Amino acid sequence: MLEIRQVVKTYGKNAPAVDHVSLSLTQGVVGLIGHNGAGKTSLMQMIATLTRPSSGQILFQGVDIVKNPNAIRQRLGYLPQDFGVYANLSALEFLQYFAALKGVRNPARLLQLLEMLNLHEHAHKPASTFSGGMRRRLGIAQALINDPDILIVDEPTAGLDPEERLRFRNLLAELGFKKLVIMSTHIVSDVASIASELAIMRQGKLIAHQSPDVFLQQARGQIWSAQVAHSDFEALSARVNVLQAQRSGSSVNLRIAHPHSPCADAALAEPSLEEALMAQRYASLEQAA
Ligand SMILES: Nc1ncnc2c1ncn2[C@@H]1O[C@H](COP(=O)(O)OP(=O)(O)OP(=O)(O)O)[C@@H](O)[C@H]1O
Repeated sequence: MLEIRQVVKTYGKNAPAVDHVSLSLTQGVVGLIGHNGAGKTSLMQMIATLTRPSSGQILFQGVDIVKNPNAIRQRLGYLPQDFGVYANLSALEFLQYFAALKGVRNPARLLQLLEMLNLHEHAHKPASTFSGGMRRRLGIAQALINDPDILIVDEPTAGLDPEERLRFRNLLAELGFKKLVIMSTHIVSDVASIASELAIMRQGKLIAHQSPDVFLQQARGQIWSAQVAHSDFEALSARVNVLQAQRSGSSVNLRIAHPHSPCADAALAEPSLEEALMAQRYASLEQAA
């Protein structure tokens, strides 16, 4: 469905924000993971035709969208990172406004979307009274008005409480059954359970693109749990890759990435996706939610 070929984006004389990225995507939820500044937003904005690549090609169903942006615009829904609602408009008025902009004349569709996003009871309330999660859901409703084939959502869970986060995750998972959903995040656990593929970006480069299962498979046999005396912790952590350390009385419970047993009494552990990425140095501890 979407073919990204050797795409580069440079701003001024800076190092490329996106550096020769190639990706081929079809259906499902794709988690675009990377630190702040890794180039996720720049890549998404190029797919959304909001900015043009400095070089390279992006094809949607075989059509070059740099030369022919309308080929994707009609089939795309986009929820930007800093999406704001118009506080004076009600949820329904807000959708009516976007429907008019997008040329969608189907009032039933708007009601259906409000229902789908569990906002129907708030249809006539001003968006100024909405929680962060409700605003984000209204943002998704806006992105879905034209029933797009591709939905791009940039850091959609930032600032949401755990319940809203879960609800949002489920919604994206459901959409991923029928569409290509590209979701950027620096929080691995937000996409771990729903992504069919993970694309990892670092300093503009795509450094890995695989299914979560493959990442997990690669990490198996390298993740260890161990309990060490507090006095031994420093020496051990200088020697091995400690993923997590939790103090418990006079000892420390550790999760460690190491190719073989890192210390006495270490036991092999089943990696979480986050640990699998950390073990490969695709992600870092700070990325934990
Ligand atoms: N319009 C712009 N002009 C100049 N530099 C930019 C512009 N947009 C992004 N950059 C730079 O490009 C790099 C990649 O930024 P980008 O926003 O694409 O990354 P990101 O992974 O989405 O990060 P974040 O999660 O913080 O949004 C950064 O160094 C950023 O400062």
